[in-house]
Amino acid sequence: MTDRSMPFDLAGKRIFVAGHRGMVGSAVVRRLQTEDCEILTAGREVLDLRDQAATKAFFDRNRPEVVVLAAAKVGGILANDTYPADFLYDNLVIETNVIGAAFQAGVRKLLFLGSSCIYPKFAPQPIPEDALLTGALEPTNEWYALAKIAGIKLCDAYRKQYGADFISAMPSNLYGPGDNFDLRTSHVLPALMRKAHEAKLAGARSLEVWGTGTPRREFLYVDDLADALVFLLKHYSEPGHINVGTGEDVTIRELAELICRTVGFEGELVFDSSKPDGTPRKLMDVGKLSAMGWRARTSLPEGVAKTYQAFKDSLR
Ligand SMILES: NC(=O)C1=CN([C@@H]2O[C@H](COP(=O)(O)OP(=O)(O)OC[C@H]3O[C@@H](n4cnc5c(N)ncnc54)[C@H](OP(=O)(O)O)[C@@H]3O)[C@@H](O)[C@H]2O)C=CC1
Ligand SMILES: C[C@H]1O[C@H](OP(=O)(O)OP(=O)(O)OC[C@H]2O[C@@H](n3cnc4c(=O)[nH]c(N)nc43)[C@H](O)[C@@H]2O)[C@@H](O)[C@@H](O)C1=O
Repeated sequence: MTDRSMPFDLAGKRIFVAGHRGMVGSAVVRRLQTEDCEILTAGREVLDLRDQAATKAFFDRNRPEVVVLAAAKVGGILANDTYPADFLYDNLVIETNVIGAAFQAGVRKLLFLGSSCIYPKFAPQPIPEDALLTGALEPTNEWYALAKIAGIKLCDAYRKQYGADFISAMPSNLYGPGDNFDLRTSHVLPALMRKAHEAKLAGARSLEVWGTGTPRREFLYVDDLADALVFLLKHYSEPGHINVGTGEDVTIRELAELICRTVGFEGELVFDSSKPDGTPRKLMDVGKLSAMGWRARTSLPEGVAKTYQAFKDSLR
């Protein structure tokens, strides 16, 4: 029987990082490589996590002791709005398959990743954890948000019914090396970085920014997230999710200006208000995590500079 008042010891544990080639999963693998543990991975070509029987067989065969669930159908505002069925179905199925198989295989600790979009569109700011399910969701991503809420509740249900040590972390908007730079499916930060880079190379005079530029977003550098997730694996063992962010946000216009300065693009910003703004603001209250002793270390300018370097390296 695990004593939950003591930190959970990762030493010697076999840890399955689901989604290890994604932006978050690869950062978690980098961070876990500094711990004395065994990392287990399986690419989608060998294990499609939407396949329940294959997922169960993988757990039975490999017997991980810890799971970080960083596999999901992920995308920016337009992708979420365009493919609602995929975002709802894939995420529900991946979560139920992985969390259910982990329980059946006796996994000792599982960390599920949600997102700040689980909160109501007009939640109080900064958003405390208990704002969940207190109001209507943002329509552009309600499908993905509903799946993420189901994942949190499934972890809580296994804890309540069976005492499983399954926890959930809610990150703010993330960015960093390994991000998706496809303009149709990406989030705002990599999209604007790529647009600014290409506009600079082309000598363009302007750069298109979707929406009005007034929405506010909180951006967390992915290696800081990975550090927080390892901290939570060791120290968090409670029902209910926990917010992970920086506690600071910027407008999309401010983000675009920062990216243009970093890239060296000096043209003007043109706002396309036919594109959706989405949630007006989603700054999370990170008081619970701060009180436990964790905080983000990478400032937004520093993280954007590192991400731009990684983006340029990926083009070589
Ligand atoms: N990016 C962000 O801003 C935020 C992300 N999050 C959460 O963090 C987690 C990771 O996101 P992120 O790293 O950005 O996303 P990515 O798209 O970069 O990575 C997702 C990973 O999941 C894998 N995957 C997806 N579907 C399947 C499947 N059916 N079977 C097996 N593997 C699959 C992908 O594999 P493949 O490479 O083969 O496609 C990929 O490795 C998600 O839970 C997301 O909701 C939360 C808040 C913000
Ligand atoms: C992480 C989070 O990510 C998503 O929510 P989002 O924060 O609204 O997503 P986003 O990063 O795509 O946009 C943020 C803001 O930026 C504006 N914007 C400007 N110009 C571009 C642009 O070129 N591309 C994009 N994608 N957005 C742009 C855009 O119009 C919006 O106002 C959800 O999928 C949700 O499910 C989720 O979890």
